[in-house]
Amino acid sequence: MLTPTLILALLPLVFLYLWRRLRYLRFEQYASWPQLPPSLVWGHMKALNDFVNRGERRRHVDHVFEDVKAYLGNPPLYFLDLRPVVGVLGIVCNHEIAEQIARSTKTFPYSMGKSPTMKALEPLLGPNSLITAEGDKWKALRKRYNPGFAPQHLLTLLPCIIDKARIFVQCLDEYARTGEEFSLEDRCTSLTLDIIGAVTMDTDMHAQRLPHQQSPLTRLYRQLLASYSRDSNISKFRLSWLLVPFTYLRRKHLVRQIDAILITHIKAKYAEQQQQHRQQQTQTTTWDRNPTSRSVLALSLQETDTDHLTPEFLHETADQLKSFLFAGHDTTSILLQWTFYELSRTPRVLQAVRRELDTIFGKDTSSSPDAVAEMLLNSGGEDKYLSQMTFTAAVIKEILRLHPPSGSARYAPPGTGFIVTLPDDGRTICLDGVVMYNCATVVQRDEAVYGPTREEFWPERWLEGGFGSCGGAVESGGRGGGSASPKDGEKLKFGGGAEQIPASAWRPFERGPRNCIGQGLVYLEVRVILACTLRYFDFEKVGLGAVARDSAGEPVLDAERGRFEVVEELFNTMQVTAKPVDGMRMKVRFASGE
Ligand code: HEM
Repeated sequence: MLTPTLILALLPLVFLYLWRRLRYLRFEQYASWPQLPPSLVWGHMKALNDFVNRGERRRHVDHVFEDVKAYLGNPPLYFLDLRPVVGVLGIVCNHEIAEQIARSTKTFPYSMGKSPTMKALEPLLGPNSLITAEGDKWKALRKRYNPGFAPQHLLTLLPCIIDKARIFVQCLDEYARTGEEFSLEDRCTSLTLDIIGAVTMDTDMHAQRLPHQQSPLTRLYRQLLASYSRDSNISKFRLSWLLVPFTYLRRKHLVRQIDAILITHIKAKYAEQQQQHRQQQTQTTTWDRNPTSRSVLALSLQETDTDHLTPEFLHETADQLKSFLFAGHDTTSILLQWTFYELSRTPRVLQAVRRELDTIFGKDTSSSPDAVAEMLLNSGGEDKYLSQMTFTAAVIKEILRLHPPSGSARYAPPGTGFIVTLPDDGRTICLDGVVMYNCATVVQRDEAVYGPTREEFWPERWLEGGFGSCGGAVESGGRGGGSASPKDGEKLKFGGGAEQIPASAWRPFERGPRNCIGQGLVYLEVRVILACTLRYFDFEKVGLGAVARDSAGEPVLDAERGRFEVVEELFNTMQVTAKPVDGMRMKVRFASGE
């Protein structure tokens, strides 16, 4: 038995050990990484909080990371010690390092694993999600769903996308008639939810209807999403802790109800499929196991060999449906919102897009979204119109560069030996045990790649000589928008064209084996929606980000940048993804057609 005297004698030794251990963790363990000055007690938590306080507290943490990067002299990556609250983080600011993390390696053939911090999203995605799965399980899931996103198959979704886009246009029509202010986030999110519901599980979410007419799934799902808006904002860091138990229980309750609806839906689709099977057996001898629907649900059901659905299958499939619902609606909605906003601020680009649409669809369709929709519908299963929208595609690409909805957090466990080479001096760094954040916002605004226009909305940068060079779905070559492209002098001022931008410096969909499966769908739906709306409506931001006006009420144009000045800059906040802080308050008018 240790006597009290002995314990007292040992205490200083214990303290000495703990103090030395803490010193090692704070000051020595990651000493070779660029970092803010660490504190023995706080690590980098206090220093990071000081950066948060230097600007608008509601801004997305990516912008805080950008400020830290500038303060540290623009290193390619830096270290943040947020132990014990978050852990140790590596913020990746350079595309060459981001690429080393996201690509396939000998140790990680499907690229470095996802970060344990993704666990926070489990209520939204479920424990079996394709988004968080690893190894062979992930490989099998990705193989299962790839056919649903093959380019030729995506074109078969055109009628459905157009159908939903028409409802969107009707809503905007109503707002243009009444002059009422509205949340564009609400409209775009409802539209993309409708589309992803149809694509994922062949169902109509009725998300664009009035709340009481929406499907129960839509209403519950929205409540689940709303529960994240309360606690993921860094500015509400303190008080939100008090709500954690309540939020946790509420989410659990919502998830149970959502799962129950999804499982009923899966069973109904299965019964429908079995019925078709029986009918086909009476007519022919072979069962068509390759039905035309390639929704996530249909592709999942193709995997079942048994004559009943096991509970494991039902839960796993419900998780995939939730994952696709989440990944496929919010991100695309954010892309649409920023596109409408940036175009409303930048008349030179808006005019160029409208000219391109006039050329492709005919000037006579400029005041008729229906006529455009009909042309797209009758294009014979080819994207003969959409593939010509090269300048519009450059606009989409530029919006995704400036306002990427998400980044990618990865992790190599201690002892893996995951080494990256720093691009500036060829030094190597071991990343084991550090959560690596490939921060698309920072990487895609790197001055070393994008020059002095890194913060500018300048879609023309993607025009020069070949869209294919930067990956993604914008692969058709050629120039669009004619007069929107800069003259030679301007090219110098605004940096070079697409051929000077390394492919890995544009990564809104991440790259490597775990890149976004839905990027082809994104380009398809966004081009359809823009084709049906951009010549028909003029958008006007209200509140934050509104255009500045002179004493005569005319918008003030910054002639050098070709865009309107604003009273106060609009910014993204964090609500799981990065989205405009105010729900994108807008007014809309019918375009004058000039
Ligand atoms: C503008 C729209 C979109 C953006 C910016 C985007 C971005 C991303 C990013 C960055 C990742 C990698 C995430 C990570 O590494 O943790 C990802 C993965 C994924 N995305 Fe998207 N996404 C978009 C739209 C979509 C759509 C429409 C769908 C579904 C139809 C979708 C489904 C997925 C799935 C299932 C994954 C996981 C893929 C895997 O791990 O194999 N996304 N997305």
